[in-house]
Amino acid sequence: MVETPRETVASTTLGGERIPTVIVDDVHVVYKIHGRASGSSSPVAGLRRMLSGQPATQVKTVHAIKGISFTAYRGEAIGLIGTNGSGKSTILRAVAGLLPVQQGHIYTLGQPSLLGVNAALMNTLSGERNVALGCLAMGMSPEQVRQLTPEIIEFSGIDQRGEFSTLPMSTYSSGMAARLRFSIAAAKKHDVLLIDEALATGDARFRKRSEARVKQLRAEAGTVFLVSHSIGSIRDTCERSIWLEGGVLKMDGPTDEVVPEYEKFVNGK
Ligand SMILES: Nc1ncnc2c1ncn2[C@@H]1O[C@H](COP(=O)(O)OP(=O)(O)OP(=O)(O)O)[C@@H](O)[C@H]1O
Repeated sequence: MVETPRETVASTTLGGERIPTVIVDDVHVVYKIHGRASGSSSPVAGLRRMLSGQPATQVKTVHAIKGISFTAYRGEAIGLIGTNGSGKSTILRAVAGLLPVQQGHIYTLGQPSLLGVNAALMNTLSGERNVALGCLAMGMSPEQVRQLTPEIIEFSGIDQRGEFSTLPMSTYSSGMAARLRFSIAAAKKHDVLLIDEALATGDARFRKRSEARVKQLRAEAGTVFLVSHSIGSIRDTCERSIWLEGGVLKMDGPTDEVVPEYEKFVNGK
């Protein structure tokens, strides 16, 4: 895949000790949903509410992450698994710094990159222009961008059925857009790369290429988090897995041990 101007391969240990890249310490994340207070929406009812001191809006809360702790180390690829709504995407967004934590702390070495979000793609611009924008946003020089653009486009495979790289991204299927986002983000070495379901998009051939790229990123001593419902992808890519259920950490350990327990849970055994 894309060969970036990479620094020399960083070591995964320092003085014999593993290097922590992400520390999640008793983290709670609570979503607040603002909605209109129940009751009539008529002006008279509104006036009555005002006079009686009742608020016009109500805040509902969802306690999505309930006291999760773990440490990730350099060189690890960690799968995040759990049933729908268990909190996988939420913890990933919190680690990326995109969601505030209600309680607890998250410490990271370097700036974690959540795949797709950091690339800041624009629908009205062509794939090529978006590659340039994404790469510049990740800190590459214009010269590096020029060098890497053809390789990123080729890796994404968006030109397999026509010259899509010259067309606006609004003409892409969601799978094509996801592949381009993955290709841009994966062109750079990241200290901490967070991938949410990205490998599940695209065809089998692209999935294979992207899995190989995740392995390469890990070998380059970054830390990779992968959220996926595809247990196959998790098994192939991650040697460690964290299983969340109802916002709580159920199990954290080698994928070979965590996945069978998760499968038993899902299959109701
Ligand atoms: N923007 C939001 N506002 C309010 N609640 C939210 C929001 N996003 C997620 N939630 C709630 O937080 C909880 C965790 O959701 P999250 O998306 O992190 O789960 P997930 O494990 O990634 O789910 P899935 O596997 O379905 O993608 C769920 O109860 C969900 O309804």
